[in-house]
Amino acid sequence: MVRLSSHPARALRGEIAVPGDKSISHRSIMLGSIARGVTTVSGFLRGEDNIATLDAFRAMGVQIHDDGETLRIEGNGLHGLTEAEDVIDCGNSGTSIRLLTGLMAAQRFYTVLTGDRYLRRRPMRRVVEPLSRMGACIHGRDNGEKAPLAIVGRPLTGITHDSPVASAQVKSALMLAGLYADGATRITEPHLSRDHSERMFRHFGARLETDAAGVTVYGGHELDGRDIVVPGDISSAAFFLVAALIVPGSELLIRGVGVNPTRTGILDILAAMGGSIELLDQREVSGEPVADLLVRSSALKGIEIGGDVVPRAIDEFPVICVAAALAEGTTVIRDARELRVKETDRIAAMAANLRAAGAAITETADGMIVEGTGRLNGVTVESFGDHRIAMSMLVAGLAASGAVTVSDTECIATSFPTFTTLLDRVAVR
Ligand SMILES: O=C(O)C1=C[C@@H](OP(=O)(O)O)[C@@H](O)[C@H](O)C1
Ligand SMILES: C=C(OP(=O)(O)O)C(=O)O
Repeated sequence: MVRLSSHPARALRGEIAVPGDKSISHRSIMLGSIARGVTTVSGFLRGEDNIATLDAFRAMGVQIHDDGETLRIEGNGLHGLTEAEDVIDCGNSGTSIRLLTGLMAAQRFYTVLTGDRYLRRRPMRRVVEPLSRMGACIHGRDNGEKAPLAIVGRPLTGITHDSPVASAQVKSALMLAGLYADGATRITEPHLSRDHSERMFRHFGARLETDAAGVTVYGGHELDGRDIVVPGDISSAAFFLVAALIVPGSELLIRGVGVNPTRTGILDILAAMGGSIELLDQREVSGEPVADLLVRSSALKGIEIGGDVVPRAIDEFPVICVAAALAEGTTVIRDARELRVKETDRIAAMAANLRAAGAAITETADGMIVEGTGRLNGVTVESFGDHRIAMSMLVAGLAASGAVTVSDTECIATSFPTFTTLLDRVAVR
């Protein structure tokens, strides 16, 4: 149970590059493994979640070499994975287990997928149910709702799935199954979730069509290995964006951040709150838009957040809550019920932690109301085993009137192992 304390900072100054995007890193391993020929990946995020995905494919017979810089994946082709000898442990990673469930459902072998105690509480029926309609055979605890999931691979048939939630994990699980299915697999969602799968499928030569309502994948076609450069993770950059905004006198340049429009809800939200963030040197890398972000401390004000910006900022809400507590005026977050089924219930966790630090917060079923007062107190809080809660509260400590201590911070390594090193580098004490 490693405790970390974050002390009030005088400013954040300098330049950093955040590690690679977690979503793109997962997908690079998955598609590289089932493509023909070699895929190279540079900028791969070596966080615990992505290592779980990497280990899963090694266990299924894929040669993946890591020279510390670049990964080299010797793709086995669409039908070249082999049965793992043991249960596959996805650790804390919802992306690993849900995407793998889709992919494993279509193999010619048996797979058991599990995870840590947080992952085993998260809902899986959202992928199990549509995959079952495609012909998959998947059993799990609580009538298929919870891991461990036991999957007997079978031939699948394409379906249309109108997902009731905007979820890139649901969409991507079905897209992966759709690569193997007979005919077309179509997925629609209420709002567009992150489209990294669509972009990377195209990059690998998959047959797919996208339109305003969703995506259609055509099965039975091989993919070809590619070179991938993973951009910096905007979800990791978000902690530094908020930190620099809330600590007066800050100016920080974050280089090489992925600014895919399905991920930039955080930029729109912080701009609406009055935050100064400039996008510099916008470019495209491996089919993904990238920019350098220049952020300067700003007086923030409360706003209303809901609708289609929510899936575009879904992982950033814990740190958005910190910005809201330190803003002047009321922030209303709605349409964010999905936050209740992440690594922990992120609405309840942030409400409890920020209240303990003196904030006035009312929880709602699908969000919260934060009465911003412009100040927070020092406090000791829990991470609830959730990396984004831990990092958000450490960011709060930079602008609070006293130190914020967070217990159980090992979870930070799931997505951002170098978080504290980077923070120490730019925080002026
Ligand atoms: O597909 C992905 O890579 C992800 C999708 C999102 O989850 P949902 O699909 O459950 O919204 C997000 O919260 C997660 O961190 C990564
Ligand atoms: C929700 C997250 O990840 P996952 O669903 O992959 O566990 C996250 O990283 O905030």
